[in-house]
Amino acid sequence: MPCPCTCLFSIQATPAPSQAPSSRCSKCCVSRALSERLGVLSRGQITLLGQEEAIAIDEELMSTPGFSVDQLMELAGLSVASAVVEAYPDLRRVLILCGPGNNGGDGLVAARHLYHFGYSPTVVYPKRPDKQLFVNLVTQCEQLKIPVLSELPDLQGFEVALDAVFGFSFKGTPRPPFAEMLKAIQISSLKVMSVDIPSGWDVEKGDTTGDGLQPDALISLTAPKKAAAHFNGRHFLGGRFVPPGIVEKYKLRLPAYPGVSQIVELLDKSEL
Ligand SMILES: NC(=O)C1=CN([C@@H]2O[C@H](COP(=O)(O)OP(=O)(O)OC[C@H]3O[C@@H](n4cnc5c(N)ncnc54)[C@H](OP(=O)(O)O)[C@@H]3O)[C@@H](O)[C@H]2O)[C@H](O)CC1
Ligand SMILES: [K+]
Repeated sequence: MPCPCTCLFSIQATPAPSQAPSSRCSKCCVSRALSERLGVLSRGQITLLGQEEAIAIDEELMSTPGFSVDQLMELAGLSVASAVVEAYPDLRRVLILCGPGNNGGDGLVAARHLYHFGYSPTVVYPKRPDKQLFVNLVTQCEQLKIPVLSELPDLQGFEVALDAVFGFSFKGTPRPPFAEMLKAIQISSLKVMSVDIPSGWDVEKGDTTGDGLQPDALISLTAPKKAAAHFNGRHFLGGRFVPPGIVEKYKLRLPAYPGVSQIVELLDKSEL
């Protein structure tokens, strides 16, 4: 049953035993007024971004409101860590696979936040760019004694894999060494959460080659990408930094974030 306010959530049919039945969803009402003021919310279809549009919004965030990539990545990575905690509160041994671009950077930031949330992250980072941002993120992990490896370790020691290999700039089919890494994770028994897009998926069409990961959960950033329409697991949205000017310009329809949360779970598949 949909919530009677303007959010995009459903009311849970069976409330948890500790919760009183409610006529509204438990998530929307605190943030509703704020979201309406920001223009971030209305009932209906959630926007799914194409590859070019996702890249354009990213560039615009950095030019018009003048965000630095470090700022956006910090918030994106915090959202990712929050989604891991929400989806896997009891599975704390997390292997974080980081690719060569900003998706990998989100993974490095998430590793640091997961450490502070009491998790035991390990990072695999085979192809490390020279850019100072990434060098600093690796140093910050190492200062927390988070292992930063160049190759996949024995997967037996882990419960969750966080896929931060490829994001919205991925094209083609995965090349080495990432192709092998993705296959190893896919055949493992680990729970898998993907950051922004399941790695190996076409950003718009989904897993067209069959070489992509099949994650259990996805955390989209800023807005879900078109490929997310083909995803059936738990789906979160993060990246709570989109200002109203960009919402208006790109006619984005996004759900409200509850309270002060960095993430919102997209419960209703039919909205995608
Ligand atoms: N606005 C936001 O929501 C923000 C999102 N963020 C995150 O950034 C990624 C997008 O980051 P970007 O650096 O543009 O791209 P990717 O991380 O997807 O990766 C680019 C690298 O991947 C290599 N690549 C591409 N295709 C392949 C392939 N088939 N096999 C192997 N490697 C591949 C590519 O190498 P090239 O040699 O092809 O150039 C790049 O090195 C977004 O998804 C979010 O997760 C930001 O954190 C902040 C704001
Ligand atoms: K990914």
